[in-house]
Amino acid sequence: MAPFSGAEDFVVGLIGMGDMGKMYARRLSSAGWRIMACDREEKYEELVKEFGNHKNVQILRNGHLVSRASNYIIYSVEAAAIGRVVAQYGPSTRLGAIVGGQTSCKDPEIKAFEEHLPSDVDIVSCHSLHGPNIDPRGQPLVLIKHRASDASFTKVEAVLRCLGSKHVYLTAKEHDRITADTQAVTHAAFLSMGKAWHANQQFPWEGTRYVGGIENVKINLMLRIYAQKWHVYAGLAILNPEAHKQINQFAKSTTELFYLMLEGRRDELRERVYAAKEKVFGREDSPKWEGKPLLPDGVVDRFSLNPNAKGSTPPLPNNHLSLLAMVDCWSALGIVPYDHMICSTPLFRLWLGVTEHLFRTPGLLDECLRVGIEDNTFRRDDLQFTIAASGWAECVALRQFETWRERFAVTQKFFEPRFEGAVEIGQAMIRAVLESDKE
Ligand SMILES: NC(=O)C1=CN([C@@H]2O[C@H](COP(=O)(O)OP(=O)(O)OC[C@H]3O[C@@H](n4cnc5c(N)ncnc54)[C@H](OP(=O)(O)O)[C@@H]3O)[C@@H](O)[C@H]2O)C=CC1
Ligand SMILES: O=C(O)C(=O)Cc1ccc(O)cc1
Repeated sequence: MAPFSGAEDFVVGLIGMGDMGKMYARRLSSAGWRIMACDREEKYEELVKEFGNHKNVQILRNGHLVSRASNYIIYSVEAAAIGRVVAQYGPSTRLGAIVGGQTSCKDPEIKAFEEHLPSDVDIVSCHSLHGPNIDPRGQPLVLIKHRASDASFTKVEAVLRCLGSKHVYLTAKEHDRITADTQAVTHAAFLSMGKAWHANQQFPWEGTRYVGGIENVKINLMLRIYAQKWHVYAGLAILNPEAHKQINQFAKSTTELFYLMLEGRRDELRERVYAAKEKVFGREDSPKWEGKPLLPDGVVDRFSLNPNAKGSTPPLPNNHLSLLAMVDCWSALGIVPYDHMICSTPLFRLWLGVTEHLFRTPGLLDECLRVGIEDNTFRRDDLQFTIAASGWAECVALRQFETWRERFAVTQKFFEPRFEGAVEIGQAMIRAVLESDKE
């Protein structure tokens, strides 16, 4: 049934039928909205086959046809392609239509709309802050009323309400600043872990050094990222003007903390990490974290990729350079991650969850600092992690898409034989954490 009277005449256009475009097509059409969608012309037949039996979905050959026929058009293409694609189809937009985009970074998207859309077209953009395989219900959905009447904005909200997400109202600039914190720098950490393990030719879950809940989160989320399409992560790092500073600071924090560890400067390391802790997490008597931990005790412990890992095996003490560097980075940039929860992805919440766990569990932080100074067990991996973090930062600063892709692809290839099964465990871990959020 149509969501309200008149919905039969209102057409939602989707340009780009990749993972996100398809997810929108399925959910919106199931809620009764009429969809006209396309991808590249060469995928027409394949899409017709896939969506042939979907009520309310009509596949068209290209974005001109979608633009001419639709009242509200959502571009769901690669962030780096948005300028080119909007330049191509934007001028065909139906008179008085509403146009938006789903790209992860709004600066190039809005510039493309301003440059190529006719002036009678309203602009309302959106961004679902989760991957295509996550249930959108309860997840943040950013809405950006960039150039639109109240009526157009209300219409977009009415269409997207069927996703069941939490609507978050931001400007394009606010969106890019916040997602630089929540996404770009978080991904930089996991991308660097993958490169470090790859450089040392290890699948970390197969050894005995990476055991326990924190390590499960590191490993599962690293694999999750490397199992995805490179352009999603490259786009939101390289094209987001707000992200460069943060990725650079993450590399700087990693390098400086690693130097302190290597040089055995115990007091300086402790002072620096505790100062960062206070800035990010507040003082002992007025903490910024909630009474209840973000990540309930034990919830991630069972999601190990190692079938022989026993829940009772105690984790090997680790200096957790990546987590210390994250907090140092937030502190240096004056970021309070809790302020961004309205605009957070599941991945960010998990990352903040393990970080918080490390900093609020009595004794754990001090153990990290001790290991960082005294113990060589993780030195090789930490060295490679530091090199990787700097490598990603340089690549982003120089806007090197091709180098970024190659860096990603070679490590993706290393882990690829292990994706099967592993991605499902990571997915189950995220689901368990999302469930525990609701309790
Ligand atoms: N994946 C995720 O977790 C999320 C992604 N996003 C954002 O959503 C957008 C889409 O991502 P996602 O769906 O994952 O990526 P996909 O690569 O799966 O989908 C993008 C699709 O757009 C197609 N495309 C490119 N040019 C055109 C064109 N001229 N006309 C029609 N279609 C075209 C691509 O074809 P081809 O592959 O041949 O280039 C591809 O099929 C990105 O900007 C991403 O940043 C937002 C939230 C989450
Ligand atoms: O949760 C994450 O950070 C993800 O990796 C999935 C993702 C990727 C791109 C987006 O724009 C939003 C979500």
